[in-house]
Amino acid sequence: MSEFEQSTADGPAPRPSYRLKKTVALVGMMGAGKTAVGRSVAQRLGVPFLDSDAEIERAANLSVPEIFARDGETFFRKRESEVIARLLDAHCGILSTGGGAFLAEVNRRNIGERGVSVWLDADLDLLWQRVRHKDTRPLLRTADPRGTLAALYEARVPLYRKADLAVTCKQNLSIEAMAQRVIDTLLTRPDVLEKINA
Ligand SMILES: Nc1ncnc2c1ncn2[C@@H]1O[C@H](COP(=O)(O)OP(=O)(O)O)[C@@H](O)[C@H]1O
Ligand SMILES: O=C(O)C1=C[C@@H](OP(=O)(O)O)[C@@H](O)[C@H](O)C1
Ligand SMILES: [Mg+2]
Repeated sequence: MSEFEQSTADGPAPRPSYRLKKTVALVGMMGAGKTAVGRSVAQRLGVPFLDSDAEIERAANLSVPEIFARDGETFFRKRESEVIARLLDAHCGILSTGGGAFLAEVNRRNIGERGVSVWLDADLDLLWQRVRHKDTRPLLRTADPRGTLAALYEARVPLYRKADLAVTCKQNLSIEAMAQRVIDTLLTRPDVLEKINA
């Protein structure tokens, strides 16, 4: 991991700590593991972790489903773009975005200018397995949530492909193993590392 700039902070550290000069944004479908894997990547590297949904919820003092119900998706997307722009300026570390964030051109441009994007690429069956029992994704509150997820998947994959890197999620890979895969993938790309450290 020598390509990441090692922190010079004094004192004993439980694990190596790296200083990123930009943000690594995880993108991809709901259920891909952006929040869980992002947190683990950040822990492994000893860098800050933020999740755009959590930041939106904190600022509104409401959950994502509550924001959708009260103010609608358009309002949520506006907040999401603002939060992502703000975090890209203020935060050097790992940023897990919500599944719809990378669809907006302004978010892709901001992430591209001020960070790098990593697509967690999971197939539809795996995504469905992960989200089917949870009621936290308002877009899936439809008569046919599996069909809705499939339609979102079809529409979104071409946009996720625009990410700087893609890491394939596999059924049998734990959160920890996925996090290591993300780090290993970053390490194989000097051009991306250069961008993070510039
Ligand atoms: N590699 C994995 N192995 C097992 N469970 C996972 C894995 N990645 C994510 N999960 C679980 O799947 C669910 C969705 O993950 P989450 O991180 O919330 O995805 P996202 O933020 O992309 O919507 C959570 O319950 C999480 O703990
Ligand atoms: O796919 C989407 O449009 C959304 C995904 C959710 O985040 P996760 O991808 O972290 O579940 C959250 O931002 C919101 O429910 C909308
Ligand atoms: Mg998430």
